[in-house]
Amino acid sequence: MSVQSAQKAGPADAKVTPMMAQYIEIKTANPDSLLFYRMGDFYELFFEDAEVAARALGITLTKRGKHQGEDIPMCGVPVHAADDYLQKLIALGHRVSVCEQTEDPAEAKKRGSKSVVRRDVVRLVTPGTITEDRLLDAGANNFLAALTRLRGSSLGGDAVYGLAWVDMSTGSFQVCETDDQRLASDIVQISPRELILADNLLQEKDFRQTLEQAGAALSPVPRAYFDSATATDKLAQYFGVKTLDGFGVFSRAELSAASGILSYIEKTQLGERPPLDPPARQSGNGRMLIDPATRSNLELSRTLSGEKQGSLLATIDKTVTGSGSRLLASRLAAPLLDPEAISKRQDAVEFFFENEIMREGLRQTLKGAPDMARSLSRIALHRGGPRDVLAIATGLRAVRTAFEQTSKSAEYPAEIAAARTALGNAPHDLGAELDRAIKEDPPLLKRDGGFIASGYDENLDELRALRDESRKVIAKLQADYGEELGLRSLKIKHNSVLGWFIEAPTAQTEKMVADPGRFIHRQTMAGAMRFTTTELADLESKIASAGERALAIEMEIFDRLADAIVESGDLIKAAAHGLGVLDVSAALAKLAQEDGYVRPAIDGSRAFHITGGRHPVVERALKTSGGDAFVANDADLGPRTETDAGSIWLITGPNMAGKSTFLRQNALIAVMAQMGAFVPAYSAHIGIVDRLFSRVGAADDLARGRSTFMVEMVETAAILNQASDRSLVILDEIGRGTATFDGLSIAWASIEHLHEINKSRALFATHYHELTVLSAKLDRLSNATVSVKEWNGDVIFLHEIVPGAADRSYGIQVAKLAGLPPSVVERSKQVLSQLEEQDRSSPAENLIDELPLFATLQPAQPKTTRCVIEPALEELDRLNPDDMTPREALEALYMLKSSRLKNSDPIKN
Ligand SMILES: Nc1ncnc2c1ncn2[C@@H]1O[C@H](COP(=O)(O)OP(=O)(O)OP(=O)(O)O)[C@@H](O)[C@H]1O
Repeated sequence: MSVQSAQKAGPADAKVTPMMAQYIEIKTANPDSLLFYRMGDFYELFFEDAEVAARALGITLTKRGKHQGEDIPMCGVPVHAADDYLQKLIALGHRVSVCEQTEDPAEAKKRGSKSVVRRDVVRLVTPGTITEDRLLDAGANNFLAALTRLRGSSLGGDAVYGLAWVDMSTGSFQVCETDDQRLASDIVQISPRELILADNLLQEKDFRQTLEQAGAALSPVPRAYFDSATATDKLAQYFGVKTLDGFGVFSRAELSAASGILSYIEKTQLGERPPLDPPARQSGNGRMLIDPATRSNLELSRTLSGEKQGSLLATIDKTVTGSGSRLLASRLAAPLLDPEAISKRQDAVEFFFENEIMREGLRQTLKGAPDMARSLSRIALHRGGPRDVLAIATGLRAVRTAFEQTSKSAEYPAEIAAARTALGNAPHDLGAELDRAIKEDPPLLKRDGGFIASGYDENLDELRALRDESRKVIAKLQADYGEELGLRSLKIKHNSVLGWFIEAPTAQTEKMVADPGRFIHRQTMAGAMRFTTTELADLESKIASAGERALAIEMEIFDRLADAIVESGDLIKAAAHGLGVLDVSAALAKLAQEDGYVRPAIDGSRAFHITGGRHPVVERALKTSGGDAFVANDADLGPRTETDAGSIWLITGPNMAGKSTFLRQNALIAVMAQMGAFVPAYSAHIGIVDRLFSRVGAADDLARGRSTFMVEMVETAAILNQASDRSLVILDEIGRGTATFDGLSIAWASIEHLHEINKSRALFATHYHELTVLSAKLDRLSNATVSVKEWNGDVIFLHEIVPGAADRSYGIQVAKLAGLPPSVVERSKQVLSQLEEQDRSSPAENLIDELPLFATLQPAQPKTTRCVIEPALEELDRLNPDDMTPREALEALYMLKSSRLKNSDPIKN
């Protein structure tokens, strides 16, 4: 049965039970999410929700009662394990409304035996708004992003986009304005878990596809969320300020996106306000542009198969805190373009590179520092528990220690100095108070009590003493009863149903049964009987009331401490960020020291001069597996004269020699350098790279109807259309996905375009040896090859990049190494020698002399032959509107449209 039919029945339906009526009412108000409906110790789901959740969670689908003559499907999850189930549902992109009982069942009963306990949705859990530790990845941000589109742009172009993104678990809040060209790259750089946008935008198919590529859960919301006219007021109100001037200047698109995100947070958090930082404007122009294909091809934060392990991020991440790890990931995702800003980060790394003892001491402290930002956010949202308070206490202790540990040097680089200031300004008095207040191993939930340390509150201590005293009296009572009745096996026990009771084996309860005035029978078990006495009942109520009063005091203290923490929230957040900065700088310094990395020189030139460069991931893998050492290689793509553009290296060489590795390592070195890290090289001088492009081994994108070759060409087109003289381009085996001559021609023309038009610094690896002749005509193109040795007919890879061109690919030798049957290897050799014989007279040899250079070419004007629109026009001519009914006119229009679509464009040749 569908929930819609249940909704249609409505609460007024006579056959609907009062509880079902309540359920339907709440479900109708929350149609876009699975409703977790609290019933005792379970969250129950009904109707379609139950079917969806049972399938997703692999739990049993049962039924409960009937609705309009049909069974109501139901499934449930126990409250204590709800987080695990939530995690699964959220990971699958579902949203969940959590509906709680908002009154005691006893209260409901007072209104009549049939009245239903009041319930209300207290929270909407969505992928982008979770704050629970168990649902979050410690080392990764959990971004909720909002996207808005405005027509007419300050950047030029047709439309302008506003992006806002928030990590509710840490409070970070950023906005930027972007355009059609950058949009996909910007979203992938943010890598949001959930992306909200106006529902009308999501209906545009192409747009939707672009967004789906980014891998975020898409949540459509009403357009009104993004109203830019009221956005300023909305933001000002959220942050309790009169004007936003103090936060900076924002564009209309940015304000609209920021307002959308706040509306969504208010809706999902039902009025609770997470402590967000004021929005910080991220300038798209300040970050290296890495398009989505390049980002995934270079395996920056995930490998092509989606794993973290084996990515650049996993290889270079030596941070020891969650906030450090998140900061490192965000720096890697957005390398900078300003040499000065990069240099500041490098200074901090260099400081810890040189001060090893301080660094290691600090790292030891940081290891014990909990994730204060996330605990703070939970506390502010009233979702925090005693362990979050302990996390703040322990965190502030770490802040104090870190501050003292870094006080041994007189001069600090700016980044470390700023971090130290934040550590120094942390609310240390509050820290000391929390230290005194909270126990070392508190329970998860505050309602369990027992988390306030003894000695902190006199009243609490007294009540606890009373409770403990009573417990001692119970122990004495047990001994007395035992002695009196001669029963050593008599025990006084407690459970939640009976409270305290006396238990003895049935066979020995004769005396108690005989004195029912004193020993009141409560329960008969298999082999045992349970009793109580007035004495015991009195004691029990004393214990209970002391316990209850103690718990009430603990709750009060908790609320007071929580308020104090939230009040100092900004200082705590700043200190947590300070720890993160120290962690990242220390971690990158440690990495540099252990793996022999160097500080690159970065400036505004077009240099790209690397000596002894290595691939950080391959080098680490070789080291770990105990294989051969990685062979370091140089690259120099800088201009030959100061005014010149950068150079292109055309790399030919055998299969398996290390061409792809060399290409990628140089791209990775550029990324690492501009994120402010040291790089795997003996020395590096890099002129800022504005955009990084790569075309390396693509896979089919069948979901979007693109073959391997099509993907390759789409990526190549993007590069040739967008790369500038400040970009770095790496192209690996362009054209290999089609027939040899087509591929060779495309590769040939692409190199010429890169050299003459884009003027980018570029590395181009190819098996088309014919291309090496281009160096004679293109003055900034040099040939390089990877050296190998031949020994007894086999090939030995030296992995050394040297000037010059390869004469052959040694493909057959590599195939032999791969275990191709000997007969196939032999036959291949015969075929090869035949082909080589014919190739000597190949026309490709002479191409260089016969073809004019690219720049001198005018693009051929497409000639239009008979336009296929013509039949449609003829058809149109035959129609006489005056003779047609409106219906016939509409049909004719459909017919014309379909013939237009079938032959969509004029044929060009
Ligand atoms: N500089 C190096 N030092 C040590 N080993 C290397 C080096 N470069 C590459 N290798 C090893 O050689 C293997 C092959 O390298 P790579 O894939 O870069 O070759 P390729 O020339 O691009 O091959 P193909 O043309 O077949 O695609 C790598 O997996 C790596 O283990």
